[in-house]
Amino acid sequence: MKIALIGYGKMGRTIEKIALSRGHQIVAKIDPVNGEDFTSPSLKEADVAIEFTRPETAFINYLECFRLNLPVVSGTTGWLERMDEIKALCEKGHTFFYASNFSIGMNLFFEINKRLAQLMNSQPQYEVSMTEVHHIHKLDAPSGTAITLAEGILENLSRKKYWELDKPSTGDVIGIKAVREGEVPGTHIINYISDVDEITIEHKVTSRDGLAFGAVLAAEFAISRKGFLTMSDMLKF
Ligand SMILES: NC(=O)c1ccc[n+]([C@@H]2O[C@H](COP(=O)([O-])OP(=O)(O)OC[C@H]3O[C@@H](n4cnc5c(N)ncnc54)[C@H](O)[C@@H]3O)[C@@H](O)[C@H]2O)c1
Ligand SMILES: O=C(O)C1=N[C@H](C(=O)O)CCC1
Repeated sequence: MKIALIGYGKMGRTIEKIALSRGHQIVAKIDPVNGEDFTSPSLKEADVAIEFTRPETAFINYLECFRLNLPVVSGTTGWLERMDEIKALCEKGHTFFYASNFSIGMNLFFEINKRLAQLMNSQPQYEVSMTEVHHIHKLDAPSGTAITLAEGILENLSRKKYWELDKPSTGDVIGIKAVREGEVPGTHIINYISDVDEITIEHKVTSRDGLAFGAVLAAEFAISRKGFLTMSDMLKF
């Protein structure tokens, strides 16, 4: 598979390493820091684009890839208010694979989170809250993953209706605390607290290799498919 990397930062570089180890080729590295942009002729060779950039540039990058008829795999967070426009373009024949978190472990954790929320419907004595911890360079808060986790709770725990950033959990609100410290690659903690005990589930990224591996698998999956794709389509759980 010939891959165009859109964004050659922490994730782009890790994806390059994993893709090469799986026998793929990197034919373009589109990043202002790398001096290569969408006019690059090498983009014509690509089978797929993998996009990890910044919230404010992601949507424009997707349109550039679609203009070149490239399927896109993206994990960029913080732009999701435009997701309906992307889904509409997918209905017209484009391919877009999105995940707020490409780690296989986190996608297992998404399922555990939903099941735990379901069980808590009959246990009103527990209050739920979430904490996410990331490196100090992260531009968006809460993380895309924390939003997916909160949505998983809201869909399954009837007493909760909204999430709010940096507010305590109370009534129908799930409070999400976003912590930025050091070079933490990504930790998500969900707490259910009663007067007598506490249940905590936690997922901690210890290497970006896991995130990059999921993105490369997604590209392998996407090149032979059309439309809007997610990790649930690929992992089938
Ligand atoms: N879904 C996931 O599994 C997952 C995992 C890690 C990071 N992320 C998200 O991916 C994004 C990137 O993360 P990162 O850690 O690689 O960030 P990073 O800051 O290390 O890299 C981003 C790169 O994008 C480049 N860039 C900026 N504008 C650009 C443009 N217009 N075109 C092309 N490149 C451009 C920057 O120069 C930089 O090299 C963030 O939104 C982050 O939240 C998602
Ligand atoms: O490092 C980041 O930035 C990450 N972003 C994603 C998010 O916002 O959930 C995934 C984890 C790492």
